[in-house]
Amino acid sequence: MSKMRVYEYAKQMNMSSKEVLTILERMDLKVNNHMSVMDEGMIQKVEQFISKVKQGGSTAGTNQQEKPQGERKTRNNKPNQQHSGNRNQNKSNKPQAANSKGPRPNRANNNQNNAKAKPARQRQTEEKRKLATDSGTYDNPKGRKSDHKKGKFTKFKDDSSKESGSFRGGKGRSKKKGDKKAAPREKQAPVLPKEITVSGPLTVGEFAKLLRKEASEVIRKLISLGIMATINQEIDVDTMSVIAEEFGVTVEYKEEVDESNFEEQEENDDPEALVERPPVVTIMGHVDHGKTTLLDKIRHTNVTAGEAGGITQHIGAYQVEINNKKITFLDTPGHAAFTTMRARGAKVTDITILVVAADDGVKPQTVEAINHAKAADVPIIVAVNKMDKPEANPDRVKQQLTEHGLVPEEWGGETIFVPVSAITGAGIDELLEMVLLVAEVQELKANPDKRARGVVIEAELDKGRGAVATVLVQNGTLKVGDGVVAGNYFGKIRAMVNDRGRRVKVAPPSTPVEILGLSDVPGAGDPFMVFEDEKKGRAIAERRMAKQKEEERGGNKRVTLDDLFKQIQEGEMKELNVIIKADVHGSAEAMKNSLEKIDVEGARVKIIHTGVGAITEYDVILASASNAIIVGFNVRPEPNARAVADQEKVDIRLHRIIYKAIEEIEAAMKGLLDPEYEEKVVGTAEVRQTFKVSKVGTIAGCYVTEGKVVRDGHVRLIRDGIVIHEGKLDTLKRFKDDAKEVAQGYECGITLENYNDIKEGDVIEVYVIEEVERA
Ligand SMILES: Nc1nc2c(ncn2[C@@H]2O[C@H](COP(=O)(O)OP(=O)(O)OP(=O)(O)O)[C@@H](O)[C@H]2O)c(=O)[nH]1
Repeated sequence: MSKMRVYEYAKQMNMSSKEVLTILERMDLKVNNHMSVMDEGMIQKVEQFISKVKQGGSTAGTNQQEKPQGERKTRNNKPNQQHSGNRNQNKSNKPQAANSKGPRPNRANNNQNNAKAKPARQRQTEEKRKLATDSGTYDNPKGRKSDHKKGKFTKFKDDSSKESGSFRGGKGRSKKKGDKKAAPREKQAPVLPKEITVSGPLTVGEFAKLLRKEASEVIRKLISLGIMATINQEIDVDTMSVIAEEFGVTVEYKEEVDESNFEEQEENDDPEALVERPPVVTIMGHVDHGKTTLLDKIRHTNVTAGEAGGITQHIGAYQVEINNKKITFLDTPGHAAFTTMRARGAKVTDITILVVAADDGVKPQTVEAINHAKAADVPIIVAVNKMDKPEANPDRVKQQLTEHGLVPEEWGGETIFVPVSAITGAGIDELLEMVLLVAEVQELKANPDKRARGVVIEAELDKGRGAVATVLVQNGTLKVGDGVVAGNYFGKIRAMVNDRGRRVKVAPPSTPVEILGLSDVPGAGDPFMVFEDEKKGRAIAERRMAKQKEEERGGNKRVTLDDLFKQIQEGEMKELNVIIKADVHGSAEAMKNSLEKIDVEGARVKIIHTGVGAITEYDVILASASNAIIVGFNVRPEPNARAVADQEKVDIRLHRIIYKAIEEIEAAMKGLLDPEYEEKVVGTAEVRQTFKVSKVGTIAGCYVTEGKVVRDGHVRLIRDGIVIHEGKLDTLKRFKDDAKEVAQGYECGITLENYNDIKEGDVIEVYVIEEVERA
């Protein structure tokens, strides 16, 4: 035998080219592909290798990554093996043999050979149904209808009904008990499963066990296909399919549902399983307009019948009853809590009560609250409070709110206004009735007959009781003894306490309860979900923790101007949400009007909030919750806001000229943004004293509060959050000496270039311009 091409040799040996290539590679004989030439020496070596293998020796230490699939298919005459690449096809394009086997649930017939012809949605439904079938929640092959109580099509399966391992035996495993008795050794009386279900790579040993074959036999089969694997090496689903086929067994691939991001996975409840649930209400409004007083009044006058006067304790939320219907109130007034939760992805509130004091009218925080509720798409009921006061002027409130899009019904609008007094209690019953009315329209429903999921309202570490979390059950029923993942922690519920301080055993939908038993303190707004299988619950909690760390390290999914164009192009962005903060109302409006006019194909600007004054933490949280950017015009972020923006990765753009701001956003939307330079704030100093010196001008005696002040830096002079001057630093001195830089905690003297109007209490922000590296 002289030289030969790989494919010719393979043909001659009745092998696939891939197999030959694998062997060559294994022997360190480098060739490129099936067209490569093998010389005599190579052929000999391969020959020797094959004969050695045939004698039964396993070549240990081999690499598991071999996947000689294409050729194997031909060799096995099964062209329709489909695998992990496409689940839909995989499920439907089963080898004929599988379809002709014994009785199977309906779905097998439904799916057969027609996956491609079906619309995606129908396929998805079938997939879901199949998942449920496999996990035993939908185990009635004929009369599907009768099974709805169990949550037939739910993606989340009842954990108690199945194993938690990485692979499941599927139907094939149902015979396991009987098999055990017979203790089959394949050489004696092999009772093979007809079908096995896998959800990913398995070791040869595990796979052999599933097949009820000796590992050695599987290894031998692998070798005959050119795959050198030891018992502990993993083989992929493709390979398993081929090997199983050799034994006449079908491998079904079922993707294991990763429930570690359970809050994003929707549950589809059978409509018949849904029952009405109480609405969850948040109270928002301007400072001192009476939110807390109103919450307290509602709580004390509308406690559940028979429990009046009972111990009440603050757990972050409570329920009241009116007309035999319950309403759940979140007991943390203000939009900070509301939006913090939303920023974490939690949709908790069904209805917002906007409290406006009738004697004070609409104030900045009233407007903020409206925008927060609108951004979250939550209906607003206006409680015009303090009606007992002689100076109360509800019409003015209506007038003002109309300007913000909340038009009272009597004026032809859709917003319900209820005059109340949180002090006397007047109007509160009517307010609650209106809440019920709005709730009725919303048709709020949940399924109480399944494992619970919901949101953490607040949580803390209690010295005596450990981690204590108040949770709001949003769906299902939470029970004492349940295993729960809350945020990134797992725990078994030791006890539950309701808003009256009573111990309870169960908490149905919309109920707030305090739970004990978590391993650590989750965050407000974190999701929770019951996992019966403790091992699984712990694993999920760990995965979530790892994921969070990962995200903290580098992830930034928020919109930034820098990647805006990319997102628009990829179709991820249709609207750019913008929050505008400006020094005066006029410029905020001007900016708003101009930004809204930006017309770029495929995307538009949506202003979700405008305000006057420094950029606050609230603005940043709203931006974070609404995936918005903040544009500041002649204003600066408060120190807290800057920190939160860094943490939440919110893009803040600061400008002093309106058209520049507009240009920047327009450019970003068109993908033309090319900021080669970026300013970097290096420090801030507070002006403690000023000295006027003739010829020199005003010297500011400063204290460096953050970072450092550098001699060649640019500066912004900020008074009450508003930039009043921008320019360069002129001199920087420590005592009498010129200094290059002065660090945090030290005092220094500063003069600004061509600027003397410096006052005590001003803040000097120092920044440098740096070149930005673009990826
Ligand atoms: N006359 C009168 N006073 C009220 C009414 N509601 C609240 N107040 C008073 O208004 C003041 C502020 O009420 P709070 O309930 O603390 O207001 P808040 O909106 O919760 O305020 P913050 O928690 O600071 O945001 C208190 O002195 C209350 O007694 C009302 O209906 N009538």
